[in-house]
Amino acid sequence: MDGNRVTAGIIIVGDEILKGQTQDTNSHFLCRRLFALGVEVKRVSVIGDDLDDIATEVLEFSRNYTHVITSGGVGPTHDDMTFEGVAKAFSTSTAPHPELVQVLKDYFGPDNLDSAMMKMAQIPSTAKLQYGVHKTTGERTKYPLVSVNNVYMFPGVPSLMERAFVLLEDLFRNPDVTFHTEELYINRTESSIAQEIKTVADQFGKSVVIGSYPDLHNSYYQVKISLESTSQDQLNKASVQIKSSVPAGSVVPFEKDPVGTAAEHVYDIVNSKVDDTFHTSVRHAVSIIEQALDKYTLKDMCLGFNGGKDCTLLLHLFHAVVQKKYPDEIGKLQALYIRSRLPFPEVELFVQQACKRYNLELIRYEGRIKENLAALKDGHPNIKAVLMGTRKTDPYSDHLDSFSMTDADWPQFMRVNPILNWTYETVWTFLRTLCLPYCSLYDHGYTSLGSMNNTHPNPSLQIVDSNGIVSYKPAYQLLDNGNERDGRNV
Ligand SMILES: Cc1cc2nc3c(=O)[nH]c(=O)nc-3n(C[C@H](O)[C@H](O)[C@H](O)COP(=O)(O)O)c2cc1C
Ligand SMILES: Nc1ncnc2c1ncn2[C@@H]1O[C@H](COP(=O)(O)OP(=O)(O)OP(=O)(O)O)[C@@H](O)[C@H]1O
Ligand SMILES: [Co+2]
Ligand SMILES: [K+]
Ligand SMILES: [Mg+2]
Repeated sequence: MDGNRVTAGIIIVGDEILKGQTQDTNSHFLCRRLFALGVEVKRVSVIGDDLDDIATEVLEFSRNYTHVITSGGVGPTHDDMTFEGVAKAFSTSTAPHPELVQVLKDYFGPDNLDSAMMKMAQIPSTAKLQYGVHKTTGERTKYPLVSVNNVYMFPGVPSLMERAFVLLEDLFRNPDVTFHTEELYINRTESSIAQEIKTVADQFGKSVVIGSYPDLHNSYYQVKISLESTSQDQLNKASVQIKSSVPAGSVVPFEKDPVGTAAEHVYDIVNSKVDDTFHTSVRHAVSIIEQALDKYTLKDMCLGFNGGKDCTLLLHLFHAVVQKKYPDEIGKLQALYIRSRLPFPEVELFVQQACKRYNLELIRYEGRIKENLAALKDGHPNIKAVLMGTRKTDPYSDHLDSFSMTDADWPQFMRVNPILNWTYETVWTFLRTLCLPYCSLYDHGYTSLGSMNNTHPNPSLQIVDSNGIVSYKPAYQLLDNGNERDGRNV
């Protein structure tokens, strides 16, 4: 087993990283790729642009690991000294490499080649040039990577480093090893399952590496347990062992990428043969969104999005339908957020995160809804229809249809209401079975969100413990559909 091990050490070179001016993302990229290649990364080191530091670190890494990957310090300026540092590590010097000089001439044009650029051809005398091969065309790359012994010197600019690495990754691949992984999600505290996990980890020793990662902000689980092994069989055994030793029901299903898999999961529901309230509600909502997309282009439409649960689920459905029917236009969904004067910070944060997650184009206003809809007409004359998460149980909404113009005394927009007939329970079934992220206030007893000055946790979710300490159950545990807005003053 040990004979098949391939290890790597990564050295990130750059003063700008140590000073906090640039955040290193290269080590994360390299660790991820190397892991997938069956290579164990044993150490990552970040050092400054200093000749002796580079030489010392490279020498030590070179002795200890199968491969050493450096990133940074291979450019044309005075502070780029990785080549010199590596030369020093191996007690040699740098000299212009004729082949590399030619490459630079071909690459940049002979007239553009100044003395600073020539420095990029000054490499350790024992260096090799490694050319990558394009996987699809089989063509050799124009610009080679420089290596000395087991040290490979990559550029620091992430896009260049990543491109070069992908083309050369066969240099590092360990053909004998594949790391198999599994993640288990557990809705108990880390301390309450620590003993059980330790027992399994001890039993499997080094054959299955087990990690435990608490997540304090997840609505679905409290601890992620990661399992990793070179043997699928051992991995499966450890997984079964963990599942049977933690309390029954504590391992929960979790979807890591609900946005990426949105269309697939939503249309599974749409196309299934089941006819219960949940499936019928989803089917109906999807058909209304599809109709809206027949009538309006994406530019004509926006989603009314204030971070509430109803528009959160609608955002997901909207995204799923566009992902399925208009895959080329994904990333162009427009959302309208009219922020109240006293928004909850949790709502603000959630809106921001949702924008990133779904790649929304957010149109933002602040203040009264009616006035801002007039501003929307002026500022975005293209928008004709607004998708809304309104349900019939909302105030003044029982007369609405799936397509209803705004009232006569309001700025005129088509209101598209795909979830008008959804029940409170169906809303939560949807959000929770698809593992969608939702505003954290809902986990603390809020069942409908307005502004800070008029919204409280729902009294029916209150729990008072024996010391008189008050807390609230999550919104999805509200049983009576009638009192969803009991935490609202308006
Ligand atoms: C795009 C849009 C159009 C609206 N059109 C109307 C309308 O025509 N008539 C009306 O009384 N309220 C209208 N409203 C206000 C809503 O009915 C509701 O009062 C508002 O969304 C606040 O909901 P909440 O009290 O449940 O948080 C509209 C709101 C939005 C975002
Ligand atoms: N300030 C706003 N900006 C944009 N759209 C809004 C705003 N207020 C309401 N809407 C639209 O009206 C719908 C109904 O509002 P409502 O507050 O009932 O639902 P929600 O906020 O999604 O969820 P919750 O009922 O839990 O607060 C929202 O889903 C959204 O589409
Ligand atoms: Co609502
Ligand atoms: K840990
Ligand atoms: Mg609301």
